[in-house]
Amino acid sequence: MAPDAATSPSHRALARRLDGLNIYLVGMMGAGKSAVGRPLAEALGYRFIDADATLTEAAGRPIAEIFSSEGEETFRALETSVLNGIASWHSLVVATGGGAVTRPENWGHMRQGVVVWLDAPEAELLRRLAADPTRRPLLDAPDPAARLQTLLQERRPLYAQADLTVVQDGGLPAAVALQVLEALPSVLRDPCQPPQAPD
Ligand SMILES: Nc1ncnc2c1ncn2[C@@H]1O[C@H](COP(=O)(O)OP(=O)(O)O)[C@@H](O)[C@H]1O
Ligand SMILES: O=C(O)C1=C[C@@H](OP(=O)(O)O)[C@@H](O)[C@H](O)C1
Ligand SMILES: [Mg+2]
Repeated sequence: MAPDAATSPSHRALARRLDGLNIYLVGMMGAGKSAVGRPLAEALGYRFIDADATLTEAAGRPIAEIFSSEGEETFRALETSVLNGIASWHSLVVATGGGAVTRPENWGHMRQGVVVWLDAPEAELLRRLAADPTRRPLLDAPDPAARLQTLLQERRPLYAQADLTVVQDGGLPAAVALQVLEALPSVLRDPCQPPQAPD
């Protein structure tokens, strides 16, 4: 979509600066990647893609079934192939799955765009996940809270490699999308600066 499709003059200016770069939302399950991605895309005149939904459609079965019948490694391979396909498109906001950051080759794809970590306090993640009907097979454990805590410990250093971290402050998804929009210019090249001459 063209930058002109963005919803306000400031978002149009931001979309022009992004110049079609894809935005990848990363973060733990429950961080709101899927929920925030849509209003974010709408504001920028971008398309929204949920990598998990694309994967489910391509595989013809739900994620929980892929995990239970073929295992996590098969799921991760499918996830990488979806991200590989997505990388050839532009002007997308992509909600990744929470574990996409665990494979280095996924970073190869995501680094072609801007990677945004949606961070949220652990207690908030747990509250949201408890209320959400979408099944997360990795949390099908005797103690889901302990499992989430372990995964967070493993993954925080990976999420921290994002270009931008947005710490949520209790707002609804549309407000979090606005937080992302406000923070994005800080990681884009200043349009007034000439390109750096090579050393
Ligand atoms: N900012 C928010 N405030 C309140 N609830 C939220 C917020 N973001 C997401 N949710 C809810 O939390 C649950 C998980 O959100 P989702 O977008 O699916 O997370 P993710 O894709 O990161 O796993 C959903 O039920 C969603 O409606
Ligand atoms: O954290 C993970 O490894 C996963 C997160 C899920 O997506 P969300 O982060 O959108 O819940 C989904 O990809 C799958 O259940 C595995
Ligand atoms: Mg999601």
